[in-house]
Amino acid sequence: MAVKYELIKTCAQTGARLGRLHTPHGVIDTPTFMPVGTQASVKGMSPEELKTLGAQIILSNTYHLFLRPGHELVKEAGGLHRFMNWDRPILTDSGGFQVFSLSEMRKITEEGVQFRSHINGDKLSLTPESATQVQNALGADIIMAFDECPPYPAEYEYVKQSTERTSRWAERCLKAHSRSHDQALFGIVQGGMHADLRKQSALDLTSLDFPGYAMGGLSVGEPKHFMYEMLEETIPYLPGNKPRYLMGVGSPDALIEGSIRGVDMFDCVLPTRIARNGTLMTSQGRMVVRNAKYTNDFGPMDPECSCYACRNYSRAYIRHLIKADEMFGLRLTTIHNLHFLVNLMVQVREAIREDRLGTFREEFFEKYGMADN
Ligand SMILES: Cc1ccc(CCc2c3nc[nH]c3cc3c(=O)[nH]c(N)nc23)cc1
Repeated sequence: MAVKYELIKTCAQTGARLGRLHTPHGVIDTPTFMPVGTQASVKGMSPEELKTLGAQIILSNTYHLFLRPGHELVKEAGGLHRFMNWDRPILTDSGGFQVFSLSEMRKITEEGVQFRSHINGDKLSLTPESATQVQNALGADIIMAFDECPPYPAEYEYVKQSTERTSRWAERCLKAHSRSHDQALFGIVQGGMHADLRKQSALDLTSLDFPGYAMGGLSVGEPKHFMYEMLEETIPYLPGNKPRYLMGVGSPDALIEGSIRGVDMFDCVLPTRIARNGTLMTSQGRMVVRNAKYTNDFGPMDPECSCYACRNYSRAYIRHLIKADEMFGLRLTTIHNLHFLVNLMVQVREAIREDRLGTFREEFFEKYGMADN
């Protein structure tokens, strides 16, 4: 059974939607936050811990797995689900974005992208066809079209040329996508910070009838209000019966603001990345648990949190572990941050069900503080 989006209801107070995304490896309640597992592992987390904290889908990366261990090895292992022992849905990104954020010496042409591996300097290339074939081999339930995420800021003319090329690449991905698997190929809308290019990109991609659409080219350093404006300029041109995925967005405020504007899927490295330097997302806003003021604090990281870390360990203990460079410390902060965002989306879905997401937004921002989190 392929990927199918079921719209359950729209929030009466906002444009948010409650839905369920059916995939060959299970169902995802939307709006959803998807933990990032770039190299076939959500750093420091076991599949059992991810299930316990409520993760319904995780992300992995074509670029990284193509370079190491290679998609043929993953295929030989039985595919990504078998390789990492994760039997729920997986989504893989197509690799274009990571080439530009990670590799040296890269060259982009109509054909695709040539680059050097950031691991060993090997000269490599990815094209719409090869990126699609790699993802077919990895076996994720949802795979992404090969696109270029224009840098920010960028000249209008550059964004226009790049976006038009991404639309041509999307068509090539569709042609290359092997239908033998039940994988769903999502298109990625580009267009930079320009409403006219966003509209054109959405029209180009929806004419190709993908089972789902991502909005790329955002969360690349632009002011947040630009991102929200581009959502408002794009979403009206996307079909209501297909899921919308806002790539690279995961701060608590952005998850709420994106849901209000009709986004169904989010991902971000933020919760796992800041956890590794001892920064926590709590109901009272951000907290740096390695701070000296927590030395003798024997309370939980977040008194309102029910995660394994907050139920069993104190701020003083976790601060000690991080200062002592004990691995367990970063596992506990990661468990907490992932639980925080997964749980935030549980509350967002509850608020949509009860037509009060606008009210929830006010209450959450009041408590969380609107620092740029
Ligand atoms: C494992 C994994 C990590 C990261 C991602 C999303 C990575 C990501 C962006 N992150 C922030 N902004 C982003 C924009 C784009 C984009 O325009 N296109 C693509 N393909 N990915 C993006 C997906 C999967």
